[in-house]
Amino acid sequence: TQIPISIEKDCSTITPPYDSLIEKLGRVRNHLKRPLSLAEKILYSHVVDPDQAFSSGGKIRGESYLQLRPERVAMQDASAHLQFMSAGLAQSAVPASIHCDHLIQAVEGAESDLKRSIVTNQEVFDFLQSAAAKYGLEFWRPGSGIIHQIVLENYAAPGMLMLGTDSHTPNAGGLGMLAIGVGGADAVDAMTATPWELKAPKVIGVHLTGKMGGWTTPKDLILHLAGKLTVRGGTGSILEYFGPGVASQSCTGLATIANMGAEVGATTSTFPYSARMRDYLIATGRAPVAKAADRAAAQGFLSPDEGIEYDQLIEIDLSKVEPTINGPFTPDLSTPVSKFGEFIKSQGWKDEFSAGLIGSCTNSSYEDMTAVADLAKQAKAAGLTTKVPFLCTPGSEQVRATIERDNVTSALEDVGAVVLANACGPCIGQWKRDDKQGEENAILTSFNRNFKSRNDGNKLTMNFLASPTIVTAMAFSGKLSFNPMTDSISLPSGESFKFQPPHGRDLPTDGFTPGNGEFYPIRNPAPQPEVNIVIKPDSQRLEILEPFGSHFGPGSGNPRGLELPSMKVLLRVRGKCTTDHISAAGPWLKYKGHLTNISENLRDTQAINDEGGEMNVAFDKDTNSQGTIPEIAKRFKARNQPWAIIVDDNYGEGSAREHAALQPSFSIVRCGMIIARSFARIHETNLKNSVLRLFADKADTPHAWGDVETGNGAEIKLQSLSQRINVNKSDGDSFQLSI
Ligand SMILES: O=C(O)C[C@@H]([C@@H](O)C(=O)O)[N+](=O)[O-]
Ligand code: SF4
Repeated sequence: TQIPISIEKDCSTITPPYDSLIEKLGRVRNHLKRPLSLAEKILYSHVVDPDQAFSSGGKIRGESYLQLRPERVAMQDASAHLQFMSAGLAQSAVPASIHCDHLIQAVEGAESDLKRSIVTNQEVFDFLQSAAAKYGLEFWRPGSGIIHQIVLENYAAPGMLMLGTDSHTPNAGGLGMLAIGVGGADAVDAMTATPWELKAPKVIGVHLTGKMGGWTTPKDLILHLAGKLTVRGGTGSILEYFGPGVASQSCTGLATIANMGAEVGATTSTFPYSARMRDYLIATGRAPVAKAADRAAAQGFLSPDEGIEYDQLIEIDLSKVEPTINGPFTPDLSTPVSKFGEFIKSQGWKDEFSAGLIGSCTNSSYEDMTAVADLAKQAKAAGLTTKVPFLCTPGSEQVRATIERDNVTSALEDVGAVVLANACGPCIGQWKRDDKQGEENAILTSFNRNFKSRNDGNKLTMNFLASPTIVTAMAFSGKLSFNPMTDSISLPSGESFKFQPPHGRDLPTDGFTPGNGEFYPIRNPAPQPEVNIVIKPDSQRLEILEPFGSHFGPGSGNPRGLELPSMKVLLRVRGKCTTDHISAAGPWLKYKGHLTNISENLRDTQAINDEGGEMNVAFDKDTNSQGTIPEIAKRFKARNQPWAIIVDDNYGEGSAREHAALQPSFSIVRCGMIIARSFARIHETNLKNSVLRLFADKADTPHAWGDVETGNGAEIKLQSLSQRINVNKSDGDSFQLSI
């Protein structure tokens, strides 16, 4: 039954408590007598005790640790439930939702893919559904959509602070809020009303002027910004966009920009409340939230103060931003489309690509799909179909049903598109792709991440990130050098065809429709303690988390807890080491709820040993042998030998996947150490929650890399946690690292 979604939603649990937030902000201002950015207003008004937090005044940003009360939590698949269960509480302290979106494998199309994936993951989905019922959480079934599209459509609200167990939680920033990605343990802080600790982020101001024109989309803005800031440029900061260029952007366009703030390491991204946000709230059945936000905005709560001092200011004239393509293998290698052909040629790569994919949480909105359909209709009228496989993923059932009703889906299928289930799918390696395995090839996607092997398990597949409209236009040419803004495609008739710039609609003329009722959420308004959460004792998919052994405290043989054992360096990792390098997703994701089994994916780790440059190789000096990293780690564990690894900058870049942090703890004995030049924020927090981690400060960095043999087998003796690390080189020399 097609019911216009404009029927009002129950907004009681999704309207932020603006009055109390504004009152708290007043108390903050009593201490911080200076203009506040929007991000600071939202964050600081969610501090547990502003008087305690800000009475000492000071800089706050980049220095103070804030104790916060997030209003809501969203969880994807099995990511925080196992920890929440061990908290032993009857229900979550804040409204929370569970989303089944990462385990639906793309094979041939939505219907059969969904049916098959429900069967293969039934045990996990049943577990999640029972956990939702028991603890009173909202449950979004497989096929209902990608967590971040659903959060934007149903839960996000201007001025809210929420957590999500996924690195792209910041997508909800498109509605002028702070949505922060965390691991499961941090989400459980919010669900157990434990103050959630965050180091007060710095605030990077991004001043948008001018207007986007032609082929340029919000995706191009963030691809361009990623090229400027690099994958580390936003670490420890919030990106706060402001200026005349914001108002003209649609809400889902702003969400795309906020989404990929994760790719520059930003804690999150946000925008001042705008008329387009209000329109989106009303179109998605949340007029009461819009009304309340209007009132809060009138009190200055949803925009920055005048005279703000940002920690860094970036000026972007939107009229000068070109359509951009980023990749391969890193989301910050940015090339304007107009120069992409040259770039491909300069690398000696073939001027072709093997698939075009539209979707992921970054670009799967109604607006994205209608803009893509506009190009499809142009091409169809010229008798063209796509030259390469063209896979399209709607972000939610609401998007799917609305684009189907509005003949967008048929326009895509008319030119050869395969519409996939409303889920993450190929973005996270849930893509059964038999052709091209082992072959060097390129794909073009509208996704946000392009780490090696991520989409199809093939290390030789180069994923280039672009806007959905650039991906679509190029899919009709099949060439990487094709520039739809200048080039034509020759037709069989001998004529040539040139695309006109695409136009999409962010809000459907006839309103959104919620689609198939079987994908509506199970609300679970109250916990049902009698519900039994089933985890079979011999389950291969789910495993209760047990506490790790520790080298500290009672029973550890180290009562004072200060002395640390000497450790052996397992390896020194060379260069980029993302969460995908550490804990591969794809086929391994099905073991997300089972730490023992998922830890086997260390077999596939892509970490490069800096001595010798080989992938997944570690050395055991005691037996003068080498093996894979997990093999040697297990051998150290069997010998009761604590180990350390030495890694580079931005260690743990990418996802909130906390098994990437749990797994090393799982294969270490008593304690382990990761010495990094720097960590990605979420991963650092996940490590803190599971394994000891220290890192050398920049001054010592040269000692830890390059001129000192700190890799395989070096002996590390910690004087104590507060002093310096003494590293004995295998040639007898030693040096120290400060902590
Ligand atoms: O792998 C996971 O569990 C979550 C991860 C995933 O959504 C991803 O995009 O890599 N993420 O980004 O946090
Ligand atoms: S980035 Fe991909 S895998 Fe991660 S939440 Fe978004 S769609 Fe899912």
